[in-house]
Amino acid sequence: MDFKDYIRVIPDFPQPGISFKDITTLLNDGEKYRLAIDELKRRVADLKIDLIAGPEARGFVVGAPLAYALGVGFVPIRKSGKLPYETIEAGYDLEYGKDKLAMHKDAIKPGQNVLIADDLLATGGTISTSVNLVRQLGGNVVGTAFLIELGELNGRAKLPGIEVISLVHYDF
Ligand SMILES: O=P(O)(O)OC[C@H]1O[C@H](OP(=O)(O)OP(=O)(O)O)[C@H](O)[C@@H]1O
Ligand SMILES: Nc1ncnc2[nH]cnc12
Repeated sequence: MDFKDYIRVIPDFPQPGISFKDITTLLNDGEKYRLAIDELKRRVADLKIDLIAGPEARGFVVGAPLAYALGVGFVPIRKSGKLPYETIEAGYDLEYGKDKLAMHKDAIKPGQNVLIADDLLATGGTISTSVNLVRQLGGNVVGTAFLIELGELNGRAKLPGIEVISLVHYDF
């Protein structure tokens, strides 16, 4: 089963030169969406996961069902200004733009093993910022999991010593 067949590629979105990988076509197919989450579940089976954290918004559609499938909790990593309780925050650069991510201060108990999940690894800005936030809260990052990895942008280089699991690879 090649999940690539269910991902739509849109050239020049959201700006010229970006080849956008659109997962809505995969999410739209209940069987394939489930197979993708099941495959990630199989690939993370050896990691001792207490919690999954996922960055807004597309990290939720991967991280939350994976957490449900594994029977562990889910922690939302949100864009600045969205979480109601006390937060820690960090800024980062994206393939197209800049943003700021936040987590609730009490979202993770020190020493908990956390898998960070997202739809896509591009420059690694989002995920390395997520790693930093989780670590600031005392979490132990046991790995990262993605549907898609854009190899040329080398996001892995921003995740030294961290396991990176991805289902589908594109050069860029
Ligand atoms: O590896 P990076 O260069 O950081 O890029 C990957 C991130 O970019 C996208 O999110 P985006 O910020 O566009 O937000 P969205 O999920 O709300 O669409 C994607 O869902 C990843 O989180
Ligand atoms: N090329 C891309 N396609 C989809 N989401 C992205 N997030 C960052 N780069 C992306």
